[in-house]
Amino acid sequence: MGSASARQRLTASKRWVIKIGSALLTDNGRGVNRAAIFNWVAQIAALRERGIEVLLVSSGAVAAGMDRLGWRRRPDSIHQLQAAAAIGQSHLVQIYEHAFGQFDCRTAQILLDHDDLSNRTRYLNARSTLRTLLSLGAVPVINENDTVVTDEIRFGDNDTLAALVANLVEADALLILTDAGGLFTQDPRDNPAAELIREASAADPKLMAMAGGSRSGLGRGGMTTKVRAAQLAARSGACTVIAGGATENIIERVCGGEPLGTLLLPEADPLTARKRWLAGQLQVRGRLTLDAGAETALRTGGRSLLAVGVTGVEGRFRRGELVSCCNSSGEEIARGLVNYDSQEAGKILGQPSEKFTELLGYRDDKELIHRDNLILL
Ligand SMILES: Nc1ncnc2c1ncn2[C@@H]1O[C@H](COP(=O)(O)OP(=O)(O)O)[C@@H](O)[C@H]1O
Ligand SMILES: N[C@@H](CCC(=O)OP(=O)(O)O)C(=O)O
Repeated sequence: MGSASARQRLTASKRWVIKIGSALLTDNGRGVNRAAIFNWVAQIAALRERGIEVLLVSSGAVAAGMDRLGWRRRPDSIHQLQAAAAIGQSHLVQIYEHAFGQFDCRTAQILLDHDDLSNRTRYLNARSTLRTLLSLGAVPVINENDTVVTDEIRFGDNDTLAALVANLVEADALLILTDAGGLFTQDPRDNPAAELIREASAADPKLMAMAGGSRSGLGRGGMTTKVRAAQLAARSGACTVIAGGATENIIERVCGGEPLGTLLLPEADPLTARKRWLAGQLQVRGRLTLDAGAETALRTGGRSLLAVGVTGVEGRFRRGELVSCCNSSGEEIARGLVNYDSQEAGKILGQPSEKFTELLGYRDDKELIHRDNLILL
């Protein structure tokens, strides 16, 4: 894909994950940069006005906490780091809440840990909550749940977290804002003559050789984790742009297709990548047989799968697991993440959702598989 058309693809992106790094947020440790935050928020609010959905992954809890506590050096003790994160996170969220409030835009704090994204049920819940927030017009402000995570379950850096969020919500694009103008052939702090990479395939092995670590003492991963994040985001078909967060109007300009920063592209087209990703990362745990009406609703109507159109349930699966959907001739037509476990599905099959409470004692979702969680084959 040529550069102009690749940048064009960004202008068509309807769902963005935007990540802001610690060094940038705190002006390299000089305290939380409220003016800069206000500026990014203004741009994000303008995107929302145009119907573009944004999820913000904001680092800076530890750095903001250190600032509030008057600590000059990042502590080594995990408890001190967690205490700093707790103090800093509420400070940060209050700043975001206030800034978004100026634009009548709702925000929501989401703190995630590894289990939220690796445990199937929690994965589905996180996905549903984020999608619901987006449909309510809110901008989720996401960070790692630093105060409770232990080393074994850390994402460690928010570049990785942002990429996993992009996978989770199937974002079209990921924008990583940092204190460098993009990925250079070498760390520009070491070599001022290093050149900006304008566009590459995220999978290009040469990129990792160019990427170095962080030098700010505040940021965690440097460019290494950003390139890795682009590779993760590409699994579900998202493009990644790494760009300088201090550049004027950077968010609106990148989203508008201006050739700023480094664009890292997925190899497959987004739809193929998404299908492959969903199909590849999860095992199929069961099988639902659909009647003709449900088959048409899925194939041509882009609808959710309702229990009323299901005639058979096979296998043992839990809520959130992947099941295959077959027509009456046994041909697989779709796969999706199911909202009820196999026992429950057996009880509600063929029934309208109004009867779920009577049959199960409760009703969770009215769809057996929501259309957002269905992939047609
Ligand atoms: N090839 C490279 N191109 C640009 N920056 C690089 C490169 N290699 C390493 N870096 C460093 O990565 C830093 C950004 O990463 P990091 O400090 O983790 O920031 P953040 O807090 O935004 O995640 C830059 O300031 C730069 O020193
Ligand atoms: N969760 C941590 C994020 C640390 C981190 O990844 O920072 P960065 O490399 O600047 O994105 C915090 O809020 O301090």
